[in-house]
Amino acid sequence: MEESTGALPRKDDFSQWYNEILWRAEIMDVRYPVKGLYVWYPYGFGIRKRAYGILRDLMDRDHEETLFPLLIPKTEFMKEAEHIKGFEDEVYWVTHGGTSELDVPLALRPTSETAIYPMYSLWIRSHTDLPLKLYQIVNTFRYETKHTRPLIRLREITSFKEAHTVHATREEAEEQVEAALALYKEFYDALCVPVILSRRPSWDKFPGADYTVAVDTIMPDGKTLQIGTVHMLGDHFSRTYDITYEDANGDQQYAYQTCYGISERSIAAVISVHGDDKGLVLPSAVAPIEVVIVPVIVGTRRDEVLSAAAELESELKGAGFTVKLDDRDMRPGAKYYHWEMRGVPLRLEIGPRDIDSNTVVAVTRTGRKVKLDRRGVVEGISSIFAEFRGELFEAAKQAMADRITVVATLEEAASAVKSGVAVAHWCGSQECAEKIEAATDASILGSDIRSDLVTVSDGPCIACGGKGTSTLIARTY
Ligand SMILES: Nc1ncnc2c1ncn2[C@@H]1O[C@H](COS(=O)(=O)NC(=O)[C@@H](N)CS)[C@@H](O)[C@H]1O
Ligand SMILES: [Zn+2]
Repeated sequence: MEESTGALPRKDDFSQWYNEILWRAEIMDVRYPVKGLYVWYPYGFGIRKRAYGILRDLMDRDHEETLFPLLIPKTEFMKEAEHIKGFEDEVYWVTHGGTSELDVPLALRPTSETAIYPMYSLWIRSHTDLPLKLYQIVNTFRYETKHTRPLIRLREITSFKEAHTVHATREEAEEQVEAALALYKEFYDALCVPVILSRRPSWDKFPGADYTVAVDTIMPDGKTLQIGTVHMLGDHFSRTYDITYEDANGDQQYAYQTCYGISERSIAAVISVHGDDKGLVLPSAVAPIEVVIVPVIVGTRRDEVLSAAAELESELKGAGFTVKLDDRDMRPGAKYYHWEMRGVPLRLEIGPRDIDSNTVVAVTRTGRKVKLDRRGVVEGISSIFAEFRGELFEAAKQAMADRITVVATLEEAASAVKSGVAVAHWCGSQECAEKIEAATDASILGSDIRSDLVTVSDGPCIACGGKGTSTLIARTY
């Protein structure tokens, strides 16, 4: 790829910074000739690959991975009325096979309930088939009319992890909602991305669901990004798609379901939350290159330094790290710039003095410098990575806490949402929601808040004074 030159915009010019980092750090190429469709550069795909490897490990604890077809017959798609209403403006349709018109138009899946549930109806016969917990990681298609944005709002969602579970009772489905939220929390902890959980207002729930609990993070510009959702489907879809089972008494029962999804917004969150003015900052868990070795070549001992560097590289590779030895013929400073832009968490410098003193200089992406004993270099790096993780997560949590303001009036809410999220008491009425959204030019994001950065309470609704509970108000992506 063309080497980026010139300075990256400052991170506090977030929109510009985000657009530029995507090509300078070789994440996604936005030049593909279809609006809302983008191309992964290999490096960016490496981040996605490692992040989704973590997600798969978490899902595979008690789900099974599978794969359903992309194309959904209109007859199946149109069965769930609320679901259609929610998606009819977003569905892409395939109407021809070659030159002949299809007798039944086929939807490109915007999400896969209407592909999966007719099959669940065939598969599920008895309570012994339950619980059924499957997921797939696929591309989905949504004809988004709002401003499309790489990794944030795509028309082809390339990394859509969707789980679809079936249970004998409502209680078990409710437990699954909690288990899914805990899994998402664990996933984002691994990415050092702090999150706030909240129940979406009824008009923002997933089409066809009883309720939706969302996972949001706060982006550097103060707007929130929904980076995961868990939906309690109740028995709506099982009644529509006839997903029934014979219970222990031999009676037919409708099943209860949940579904929950994460997309490449998870990668947008890692990039946005941790990045700085020099580029990406990647936690080692998702870094395609964890360690870059830069030999410090001075004078006559060039060969000795290069062979010491090569030895170090093979030892670290043998220890399971992803390592890059940068022995290109260029100034060390240019190398530092190149790898800092790509967010490589750790740089090792090795030169003649280090060889003589049997040490290696370790410099973390955030600038902490440590002299490591050459012999214990593997343990040294592992402990640096553990500290680095903590450092990133603490900084991200502090940045989020700084953007959350508890407010008691509409005016305070209106100013708080300019730079972040307001926490205010809302009575739950749509009428007050409209007043609050008009007064703040922001959205009711959710109530039943769960976050170690927010203390929830009851109190007078900031719009009507009636009994209210803590609710998030924010500008959103
Ligand atoms: N156009 C889009 N581009 C990128 N990510 C998206 C887009 N639309 C939704 N997402 C992400 O995908 C997640 C799941 O989408 S969803 O509509 O909320 N839920 C579902 O589709 C359910 N079937 C759960 S799998 C959202 O929380 C959001 O993080
Ligand atoms: Zn009210």
